[in-house]
Parts: sequence; structure tokens; C-alpha cells
Amino acid sequence: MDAAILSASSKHPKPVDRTFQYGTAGFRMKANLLDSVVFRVGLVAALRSRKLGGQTIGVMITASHNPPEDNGVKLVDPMGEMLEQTWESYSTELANAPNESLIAVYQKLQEDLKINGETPARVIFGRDTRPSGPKLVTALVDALHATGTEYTDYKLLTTPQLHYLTRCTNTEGTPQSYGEVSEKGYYEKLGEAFVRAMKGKKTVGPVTIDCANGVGGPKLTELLKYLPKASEGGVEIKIINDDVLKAECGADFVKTKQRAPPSSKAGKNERCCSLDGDADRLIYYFSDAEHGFRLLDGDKIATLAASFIGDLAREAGLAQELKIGVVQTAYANGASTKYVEKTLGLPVVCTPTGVKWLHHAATKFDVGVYFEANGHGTVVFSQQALKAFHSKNPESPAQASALSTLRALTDLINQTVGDALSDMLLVETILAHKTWTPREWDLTYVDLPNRLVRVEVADRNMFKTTNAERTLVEPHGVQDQIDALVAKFKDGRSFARASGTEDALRVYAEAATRSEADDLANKVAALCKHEGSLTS
Ligand SMILES: CC(=O)N[C@H]1[C@@H](OP(=O)(O)O)O[C@H](CO)[C@@H](O)[C@@H]1O
Ligand SMILES: [Mg+2]
Repeated sequence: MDAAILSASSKHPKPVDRTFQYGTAGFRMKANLLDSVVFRVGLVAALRSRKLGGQTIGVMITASHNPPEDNGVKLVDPMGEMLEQTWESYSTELANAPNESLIAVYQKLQEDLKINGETPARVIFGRDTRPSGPKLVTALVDALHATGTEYTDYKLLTTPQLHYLTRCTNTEGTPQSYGEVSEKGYYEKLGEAFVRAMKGKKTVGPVTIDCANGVGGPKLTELLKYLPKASEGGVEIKIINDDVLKAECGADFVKTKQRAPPSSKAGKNERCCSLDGDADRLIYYFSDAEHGFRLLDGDKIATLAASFIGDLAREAGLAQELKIGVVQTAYANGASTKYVEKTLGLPVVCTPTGVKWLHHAATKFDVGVYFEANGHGTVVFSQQALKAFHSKNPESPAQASALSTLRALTDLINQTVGDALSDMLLVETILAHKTWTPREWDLTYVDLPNRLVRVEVADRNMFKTTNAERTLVEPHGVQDQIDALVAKFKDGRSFARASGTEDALRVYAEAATRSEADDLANKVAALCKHEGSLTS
């Protein structure tokens, strides 16, 4: 096998002058630099699968919302979760091994991790619509052949579909079966659950969905075939931006520019939402006659879901029995945190940035609702919650109805990872049940004005945080200065942290008014810029 790996690796040499890092979003960069990285990720996938006794590992080739010339690759663990933390560093190690010592590093990992090379290895993979995808697949397949790994190429997929398929593959034929192991199985599961969750309710008007010219476009078109027509209890869906990847659309554009994609033809008060390039992120928005553009971000989706599921749990008589909670990051708007704690009466947990942290914290609840403000998120249900929804004997028709809606939601929601298509159907279901337009949803609480600033410093790793990234411990003394600035602003809150995906710091600030939020963000940014130049 080692000879096969050596020979295959010579076709995918590592550029000598590059260092790679498996970060929050796997490896991501210009596609022309990725060939050796994808090959080596194939080796990691084989090792990981063997280490787990032949369970299937997922590999996704995507760069999400990055420009079309970028690409990326990430690994998915058997239950559809993100790759376990310690394996991120093994991936980094293998990706950076000099060409001549690749086999030695591979063998050492195999030995150190006590992996039996005879154990079968299994991998499934998919990719987004980027033109560089097929060539990178060749590099991956070369590694899978060289390591004697069985594989299935699912071709074009959204990232959450790959997570779904990974879990289905590993649970097939068990009592925990997550669904049929096919792309069609995914659509059928969502379509069928949507009908059950909607209970014949109607949404108010159409929804315009911006597919970011990513893989979500063709996949949403496919999903529509499995949804009831608008006239038969479905939702009227208008798809835009389902062509080739380009700028001026998608969740990231809408969130950072605070405006709708120019291609949107939606009227006043009409619901709109945007996916990102690989459809694992969703945000809603609309144009209000009085206030203009209104963003309904990940925080608003989380609060909507938590309030709906909390009500259903109460109606089902399960509120005492089940622990429901919301997980956010420091970027969640302070008004949303207050709304969850004070109005919904639910606990909030704050974790570091990155879906894997939120997901992990959410699994500590029976119903864990987690979202990043930028729209990555989902809801996870514990085994106890699933059991309660299925086994509780309803004492009234209202209880029976709440229980059946809860059961439908557990199938409608992709519990492996945030899924823009599934989250969109969840939001549509909730708005239909509440007979809400986006305006009523928007009015649930008022976001505090906020500002996010990117600050370039010589070495971002000098900035170290604690307290879920809300407090700087290094450089020493900077946090005290931030605290002193924050104290001068009504409803002020600010923090600085090193980005996990870009070579920069991010400074976030919120305050009672727009100009104060801007002022606070600029002051903290200037302070960090100054400190960054001192510590270099
Ligand atoms: C403030 C912000 O939006 N940060 C993003 C961004 O992380 P940074 O570590 O901030 O670069 O990319 C992550 C991966 O996509 C995403 O999970 C996260 O929410
Ligand atoms: Mg994405």
C-alpha cells in the first residue's frame, strides 16, 4: 500500500513554499494550490475511517461563499458532525509533510494512533458547483485508490446533504437510521416532513430565495419536486441567482452590505432569503415601507425556532421534562440574548465562534437551538426528546397535535449540521403556523445597532481570548482599556478576537445608537491596531 501511496503522491506534489492549516472551515484557498491538500485529505479520511472500524467518513469539496476561483475541502465524521478536533491537527500535519517524508508521516500517524491497515476504509464525497471541483476530485480519488478505500462519489451536493448522507450511511439498518441513503431520500424526508409539519396551514404570500449562484440552486429546484404546490398547502417559492457563481448575492453579501441582491424583484413586505455557496447558511430579510431594508439574521431564526418549539413543548405537556436552550456566539445581538432569557424564559449558552462549538454545546440540551448571527445553525434533539415525542400518550387533541408537529420537526430539521434548505422550510412552517408576515417576526425584538470591523495586525495570534472569546487575556492590559471604552457607552458591548479563517482581528461593538456603535467599534479597533503594532 505504501508503494501505491508513494507513486500516487508523486502526481500531487506539495508546493514547497506553502503552509496549510485545517481551520474552522477545513482547508480553503485558491483552487490551484489545493491539489496536494485534497490528495492528503484523502489519506486522512482513509486513516480516520480505519481508526473508527470502517465507519464511513465524508469529504466535501467546497469554498462556500468565497470567490469562484477558490475552493476548499473538509471532513465529516460518521454521525454527520464536523471532524473531531484532534484530527484537525493530524490533517494539518499530513498536508504540510514535505513530499519526501509523506509516507513516513503517514506511517507514523498510523502507528501512533494504533490503526490497523487491514481494517476496511470507506469514504463518501461531494462537491459544490465550482469549476475546479472535478479536478480536485481526481486528487481525492487517487488517494482513495492508493489506500484501498471503498468510496462513493455523490458528485454535486450541498454541504448539509453530504452530512446527511454520511449519517444515513453509518446508521443504515440500525434503530437510529437517519434516513434513506440517497439524495432522493433526503428530498423525500424533507418533503414528507414539511407536509406533516405544515398541517395544511398557509404561508402569507411568496418567498423569494436567492441561491447565491451556488449548489443550492439546482438542489432547491430538485427539492421543489417533493414539496406540495402552493395551491395545495405548500409555499410559493421564487428562485433567483441559481446560475454561475458571482458577486452581489448570497447570505454573506446581504449580511455584510445590509441590502437585498440587486437581482431581487420582491415587493415591499415580501419574504426573501439568501443561501450561501454550499447552502449551509441562511438569512431572511424584507423591505419595510417605513424602515427600508430589514435583516432577519441567524439570531432571529434562532429566536423564532426556540419560541415555536418552546410553545409546542408546553402544549404537549413536556415543558418540565425537557431542557430547551439556545446556543449563540459573542456575535449574537445583545437584544436577542435578552429576548431569549427574559421573554422566552430559556437559558442561553455562549460558545467560541465556529459551528462545531455551538453544535457540541447544543447537544447538552434535550432541544438545543443553535445559530451564528450570520445564519449557520440548526436544532438538535436528544434521544430523550425523541422518545418523549413518540411515546407520550396525548391527553387532549391539542396535545396530540403538538406532539405530531414536534415529531415532524425532528424529521424536517437536518440535525447533523446547519442546512439552509431545511432551515428555510422550518422558518416557512413557523411563519405559516403563526400567520406572520416578516414584519411581525421582525417586531419580536429590536436589534441593538452594531458594527463589525476587520483589523489587520502584524501577528493576530498575539491576541488571545477567554470567556468564549469575549475577554482578551493577551496582550496584557488591553481588555482593561476595552472595558474602559465600553463603560462610556449606553448598552455598550465590545470584544476583539483573532479570526479563525482570515489573517486579521475582528472587532465587534454594539451600543444604544448607530453612531455610538460605530464610534465604539472604531475606538476599540484603533486600540487593537495600536497594540498590534507594539507587540509585533
Ligand atoms: C464573525 C463571523 O461571522 N465569523 C465567521 C467566520 O469565522 P472567523 O473565525 O470569524 O473568521 O467564518 C466561520 C466559518 O465559516 C464562521 O463559522 C464564523 O461565524
Ligand atoms: Mg457555507
